[in-house]
Amino acid sequence: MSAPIFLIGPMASGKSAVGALVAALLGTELIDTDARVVAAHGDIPSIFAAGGEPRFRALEAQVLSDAVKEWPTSGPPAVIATGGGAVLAAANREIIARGFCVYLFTDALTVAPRIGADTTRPLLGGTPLESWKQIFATRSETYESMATLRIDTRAKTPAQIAELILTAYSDAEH
Ligand SMILES: Nc1ncnc2c1ncn2[C@@H]1O[C@H](COP(=O)(O)OP(=O)(O)O)[C@@H](O)[C@H]1O
Ligand SMILES: O=C(O)C1=C[C@@H](OP(=O)(O)O)[C@@H](O)[C@H](O)C1
Ligand SMILES: [Mg+2]
Repeated sequence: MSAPIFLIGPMASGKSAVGALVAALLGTELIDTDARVVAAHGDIPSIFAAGGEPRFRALEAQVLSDAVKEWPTSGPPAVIATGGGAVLAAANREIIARGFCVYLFTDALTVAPRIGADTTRPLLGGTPLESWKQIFATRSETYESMATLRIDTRAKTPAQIAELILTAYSDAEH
């Protein structure tokens, strides 16, 4: 079985957008853990409002462990875009460590225009950029330590990033 490709990194670094391109280039469907949580349980702000972050983390972990069961035994590898906080749980980190883990590095300046008016990410609250910086500071080391491949995504298009991932992945497989 080809190793699954996991995308990790902070909010708005491009995990979902790049993951969709990588999956399309491989001829498979992206598994986006947030999208799966939303499809089954409703939008993320409502989940946080009803059950807080712990409820969201439990659903996220469940989706990730369910995704493992779908990994194909032949054909293209699974491509999984995680949410930025999926790396917080040891059980999730263990799953991700079994695959090819791509860290999409970015910075506050780059994500600022993407999160300015964000209402979909409850952890960003009323001061998105300040919250983003604080959260990133607490997780940066974890992202770095988990990466099989680290890509500085600043000044790169999603298409360029997807190509870099596929090149590195195929080099690693052979
Ligand atoms: N490298 C990039 N260059 C320009 N825009 C990007 C890039 N990566 C992502 N985006 C855009 O930024 C927004 C957030 O990306 P998204 O994939 O949702 O991030 P994540 O899943 O990491 O939170 C989307 O509108 C996406 O199209
Ligand atoms: O970093 C986080 O804790 C979160 C990131 C979000 O996903 P993206 O990283 O795709 O925005 C989503 O899972 C939720 O709002 C929490
Ligand atoms: Mg996403």
